[in-house]
Amino acid sequence: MTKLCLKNIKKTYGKHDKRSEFDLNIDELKIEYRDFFGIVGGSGCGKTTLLKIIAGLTDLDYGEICMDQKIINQILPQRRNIGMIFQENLLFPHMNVYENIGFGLKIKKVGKKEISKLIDDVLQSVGLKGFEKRYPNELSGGQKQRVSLARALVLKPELLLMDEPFSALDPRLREEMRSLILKIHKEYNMTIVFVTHDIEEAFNLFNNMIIMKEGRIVQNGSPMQIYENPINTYVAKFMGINNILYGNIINKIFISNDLNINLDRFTEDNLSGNLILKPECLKVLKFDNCCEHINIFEGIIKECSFRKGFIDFKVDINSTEFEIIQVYESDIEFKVGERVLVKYDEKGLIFIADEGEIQC
Ligand SMILES: Nc1ncnc2c1ncn2[C@@H]1O[C@H](COP(=O)(O)OP(=O)(O)OP(=O)(O)O)[C@@H](O)[C@H]1O
Repeated sequence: MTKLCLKNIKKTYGKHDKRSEFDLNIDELKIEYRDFFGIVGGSGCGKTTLLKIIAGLTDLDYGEICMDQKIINQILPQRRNIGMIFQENLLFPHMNVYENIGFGLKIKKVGKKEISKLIDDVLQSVGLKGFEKRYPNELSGGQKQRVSLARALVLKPELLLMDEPFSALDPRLREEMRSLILKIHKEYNMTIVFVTHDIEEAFNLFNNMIIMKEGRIVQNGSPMQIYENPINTYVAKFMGINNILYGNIINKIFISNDLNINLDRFTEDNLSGNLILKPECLKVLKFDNCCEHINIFEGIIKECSFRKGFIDFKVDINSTEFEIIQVYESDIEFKVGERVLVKYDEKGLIFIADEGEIQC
């Protein structure tokens, strides 16, 4: 069931100043009930503007926003029952944790007893029991974001919007907060729309997401679907795939600089475009350890680092640097500067012909 639907959305900033003009244009965006939905894209592509439009904090030039099949354009932000959490915590500095969380309930004239019960429950959910009397300046960055989360959750919003809420936290705390928000998503059965430019966060959290560029949606799908089939090189790079070669396919061989890559499986021929090689579809082998010389290059290891059971390589092949990820094997040791073979799996190659490249 669709929770939120945006149709023909248009918003322009700086109409009278061509130098700073920005257009947000979205034909259609559907977010399903209980989705953990991501809005992903580079700086200035319109992620926050889109969130503010959903929340009613920014006026639209044109378009329709529907929540539960009802048009909500004319409904005031405070009546939309949407919670919002920003990068900065925006807590009231003169109120303690209990007062900060209870503020919205007090405005809604909820009784004292009920407030106390609701705050008790939400403090339990966000892991802040015992912190009721602390003031924001007595809390760590992660704890402040937990209070922000509690303050939004206590009002039982139908939709929770989060704008890069963990980007100011250090990596360990960020990981902790990601686990917490996944737990909350399940516990509260809610729809969450979350903005980030961190692709690790996207893989960790989202069921579905959009990738935006210059005010447009470039691709829509689950993180896995988008990683497997990036629509263009912008999306591929955003998904962390940096092995991209430009060249021509002639007689089922892709030729780029001095590299020839077999594309036997491909139906395309006599075309120019970009070949995307996913890092896990390349494998580094010992130079003397390969009998089958099919789909193989020679290269030199420039970097290799161990990461939780995997090795990340950077290998120079004919002056082009390739990123390779492979499972760590304890009986094989690789060194920087070592001459190696790199075997590619044709299944992991994606060719995007020039005319197929969707420019945006
Ligand atoms: N109130 C405003 N008036 C004029 N221009 C604005 C306004 N708010 C945002 N912009 C411009 O609109 C564009 C999109 O801004 P937005 O904040 O939505 O991007 P973003 O993707 O969230 O960026 P970031 O990741 O850096 O936060 C930017 O070029 C920004 O300068």
